[in-house]
Amino acid sequence: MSDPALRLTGATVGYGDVAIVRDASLTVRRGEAVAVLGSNGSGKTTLMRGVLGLAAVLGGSVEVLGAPVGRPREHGRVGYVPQRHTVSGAMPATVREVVGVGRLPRLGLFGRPVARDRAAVAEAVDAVGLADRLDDPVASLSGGQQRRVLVARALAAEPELLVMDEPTAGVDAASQAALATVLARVSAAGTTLVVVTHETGPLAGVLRRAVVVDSGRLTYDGPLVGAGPAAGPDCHHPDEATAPPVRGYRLDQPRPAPDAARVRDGSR
Ligand SMILES: Nc1ncnc2c1ncn2[C@@H]1O[C@H](COP(=O)(O)OP(=O)(O)OP(=O)(O)O)[C@@H](O)[C@H]1O
Repeated sequence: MSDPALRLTGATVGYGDVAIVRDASLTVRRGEAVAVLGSNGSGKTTLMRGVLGLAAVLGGSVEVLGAPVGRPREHGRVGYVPQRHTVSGAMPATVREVVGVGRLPRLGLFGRPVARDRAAVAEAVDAVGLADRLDDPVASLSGGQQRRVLVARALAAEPELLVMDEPTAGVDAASQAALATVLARVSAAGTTLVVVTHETGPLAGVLRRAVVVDSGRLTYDGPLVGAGPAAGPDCHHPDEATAPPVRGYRLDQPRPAPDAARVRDGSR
């Protein structure tokens, strides 16, 4: 069996020597599509940054695609769409050029793009519905379209694991729908998706599993069923007493994260 896409074992992640996420254990198999949920400041981004080698792993271990964190990304195997980013307005680059940057880790001998690389860039732009804007300056696109460019930039490397932080936040309905279609296609092709979000509604049908982060602890790991405010109350949680309500999603048949189990046992 192949290595999981992600394996965190008792991982503590933070900045400097300050721990933000503590004792997180989580395995994401290849091809899974996982939502990372939780309230503001709970540690979702920090958890993802730990997975990407951008925050310090202060304890335990983090393995990505079978290797200690930090290694696979160099080869374009892990894609990342960071939070709240649009492309700098001062950047004179075209859509093709920005997305082309995402392909750089995959370039072969002498770092020169070949036909396959150019095709991968065009396919990624097409996938996010911006084929007709390929040679437009990115600065001329809307904020939502710019976020789609950043998704395309991540897709251009044909990553095995795609980590996205709030990809639908502040994005118009048309861009959200386009993004959901892209992610469904990418997921069906076998790419592992880990998506930090406050709202699973736009990505309903793509994300099947939820992990909840609460005050730096993983407090839920289980199915994500249905989505959007119409799906029911804020949150059906395995442990309502310790879990924050997070609007707009519904969790069923919970399988508490190991950490949550310890909270209930009183072993901590
Ligand atoms: N670079 C940093 N250095 C030190 N502390 C940080 C840094 N980035 C975030 N933090 C702290 O880590 C905690 C968790 O932040 P994080 O961004 O991981 O939360 P989040 O769950 O992603 O929040 P949101 O939903 O608002 O994006 C916060 O208290 C924040 O102040």
